[in-house]
Amino acid sequence: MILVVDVGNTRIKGAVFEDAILFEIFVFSKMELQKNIENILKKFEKITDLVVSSVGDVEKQSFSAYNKVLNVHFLSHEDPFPFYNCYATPKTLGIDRMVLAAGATLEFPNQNRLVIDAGTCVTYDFIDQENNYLGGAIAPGLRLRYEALHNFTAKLPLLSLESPKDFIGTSTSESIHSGVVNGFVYEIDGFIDEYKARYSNFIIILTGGDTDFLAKRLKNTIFANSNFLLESLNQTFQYKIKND
Ligand SMILES: Nc1ncnc2c1ncn2[C@@H]1O[C@H](COP(=O)(O)OP(=O)(O)OP(=O)(O)O)[C@@H](O)[C@H]1O
Ligand SMILES: CC(C)(CO)[C@@H](O)C(=O)NCCC(=O)O
Ligand SMILES: [K+]
Repeated sequence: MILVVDVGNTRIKGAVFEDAILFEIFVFSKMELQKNIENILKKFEKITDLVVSSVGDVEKQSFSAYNKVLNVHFLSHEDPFPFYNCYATPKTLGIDRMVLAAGATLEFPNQNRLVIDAGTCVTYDFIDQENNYLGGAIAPGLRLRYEALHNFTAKLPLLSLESPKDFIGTSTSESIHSGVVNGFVYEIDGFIDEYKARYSNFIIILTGGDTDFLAKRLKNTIFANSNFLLESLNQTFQYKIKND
């Protein structure tokens, strides 16, 4: 049994797996990291391995205490991945993007794949059918857009995510919701259309904290799976065991 931990920029997610079976998911803040891991280990005594991917400011040392009781795997660029990394700066590629690309490669063999992770940032990652990781894009996520409008202006309130009534916003709130939500949806559909113009066939995986909100608003057909990063962590680990 393994515990995978995804340290994002906003929150931390953990999941317990035995082979391909997901037992439970945990979501917590950086402050509660220690306490949560201890509780999970108590609840699932069969856990032997801890697999971590961190793009947040939680470093490898934060997990070294568990070395005594578990095998700790803090994933990095040095680990084996099932694709050829064609990124011009492979060492600066986010480990979360690498794990997503690994999951897409292993779960959807022999096809072009586009992974869209709508989290703190929205990232696009494209892996072609020959398993070349080509790159993609990084843009502000939904919540970040609301926050940026508020933080960098004098007059705009901080709103929480809401569906715009129409693309023509008839008040300050409606204008912000239209700009943020419609803008985000147009942008994602626009990116997908660009990929379609270059590649006739590919599958699209949508994941991240805004998956459910976005899935029903996109015009393109996608696999929506908010747990894709956690599942990909499990797959990346299985691949590492076989290929290290
Ligand atoms: N409870 C929540 N806390 C924070 N964000 C949430 C929550 N529920 C949904 N969201 C949405 O999820 C997005 C953040 O995504 P997510 O939680 O995947 O980020 P993260 O954990 O920081 O991961 P990453 O850094 O990998 O993107 C925000 O844009 C927000 O709208
Ligand atoms: C883009 C984020 C913040 C998304 O979580 C992360 O993947 C990251 O810090 N990436 C480093 C830059 C890059 O991927 O090229
Ligand atoms: K993300």
